[in-house]
Amino acid sequence: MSSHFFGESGAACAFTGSALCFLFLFLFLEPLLNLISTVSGGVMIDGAGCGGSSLPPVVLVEFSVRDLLRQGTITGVCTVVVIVEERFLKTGMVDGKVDAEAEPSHSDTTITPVPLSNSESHENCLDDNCDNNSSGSWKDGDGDDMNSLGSWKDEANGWSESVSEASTSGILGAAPLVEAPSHRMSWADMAQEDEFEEEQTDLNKRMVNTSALTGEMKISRDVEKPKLSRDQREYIRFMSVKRKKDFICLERVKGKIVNILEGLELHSLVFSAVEQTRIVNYVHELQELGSKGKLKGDCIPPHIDNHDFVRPFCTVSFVSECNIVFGTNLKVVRAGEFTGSIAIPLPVGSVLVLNGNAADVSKHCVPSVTSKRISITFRKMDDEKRPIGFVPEPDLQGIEPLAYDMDKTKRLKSPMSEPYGRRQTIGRMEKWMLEDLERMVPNQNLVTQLEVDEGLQISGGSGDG
Ligand SMILES: O=C(O)CCC(=O)C(=O)O
Ligand SMILES: [Fe+2]
Repeated sequence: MSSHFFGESGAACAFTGSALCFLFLFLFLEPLLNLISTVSGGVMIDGAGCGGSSLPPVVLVEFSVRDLLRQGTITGVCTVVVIVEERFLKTGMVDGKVDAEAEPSHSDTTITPVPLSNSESHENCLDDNCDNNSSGSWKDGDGDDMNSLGSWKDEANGWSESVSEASTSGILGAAPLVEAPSHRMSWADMAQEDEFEEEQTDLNKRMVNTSALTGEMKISRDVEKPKLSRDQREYIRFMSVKRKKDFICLERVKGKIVNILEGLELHSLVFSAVEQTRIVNYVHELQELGSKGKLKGDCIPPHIDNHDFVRPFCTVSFVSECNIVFGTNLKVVRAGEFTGSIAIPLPVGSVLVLNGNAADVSKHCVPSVTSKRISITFRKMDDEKRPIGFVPEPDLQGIEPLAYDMDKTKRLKSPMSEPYGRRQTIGRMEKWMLEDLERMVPNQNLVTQLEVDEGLQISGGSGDG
């Protein structure tokens, strides 16, 4: 059985392995940010999806989600708030239990090509071997193969009614130059605070150790490390995200050779370990709350996401790495086993953006996984498809993309070598940040951080794309 949660504003999540699913709204893509509105989410459990059969939806949980994430073009700056409506929890309708206590695998974030069981597989699939599709069958493939996940219309009951507000998050819009004391902290913010505190604790420990060894009070140079503001740390995070946008897998679609992965983006290192832990723990908390039954999710069957949701949408991965398989003609080999044209590993903490052909021409699926995995898919519902009477969440109005400009920040890769020339070309926010960073962060650190961003494309096994 696989599970899918999806919501009015297009948050859906699928838990594979043995886990519960639920949904969030993802607010991260610039084109989406202006469109973001309230999320009412639903949990749908599908019965036998992994066998490739139909997906009878059952709404188990109704919840509202605010800004789960907001990122420029995915920055690692995110805000997560999930509100699960109490009445559902109380009635035990949240039905997600991890019954196999599989240890999460330790994922390796290295991207490597993954062999497909029935076809030659490489991350960028360029030859005709990829063309296992007869002639444009993506629209008329067998019905089972065309499961469309995330359709609110499939829901057994409406779930657009508002829910009580359990939590709100700070709108991160353009990050403020000065942190307002009243700023409400998001999960991501807190996570970053945690990380920073951990860092500080480590530094202090180091200092104490030194003292113990030498027997003298000695102030380590480390502890003089200046404190970066949240904005600065977020900016560094943004710059550290690896992005791969050049996936290629050619298939013949309606007689034409088409790159079915056009529009696909994989953003890795988006979520820090602390953020992942927080989100995953929260999932587990919800599971506990609703652990009345068993929910074994182990795969996502082949589908194209419903067009009631605008493109792009994205899915984030937690706990363990797995492959997502793309192809216009995905085959169900047996329950939970699918084959297609290309398998792309999804590192933990990564965000996969589906757009263009990758979202609309190619199907995708996640074959059964052996380790517990949690994925959360964020979708924004087309305004015109909203249920009548839908009231957008006020908190989600007026959200702005981050001020960071990827094109411009790329120029920051070696800020120490040409700081001033480069600075003139960057935006106001980046400029002050860079100035501060240059002043505060040891050169080595900054260069190291920024150089991470230089390889914007994740290695596909044969080098950076
Ligand atoms: O689990 C994933 O990464 C993909 C999920 C998915 O395709 C969906 O929710 O529509
Ligand atoms: Fe999907």
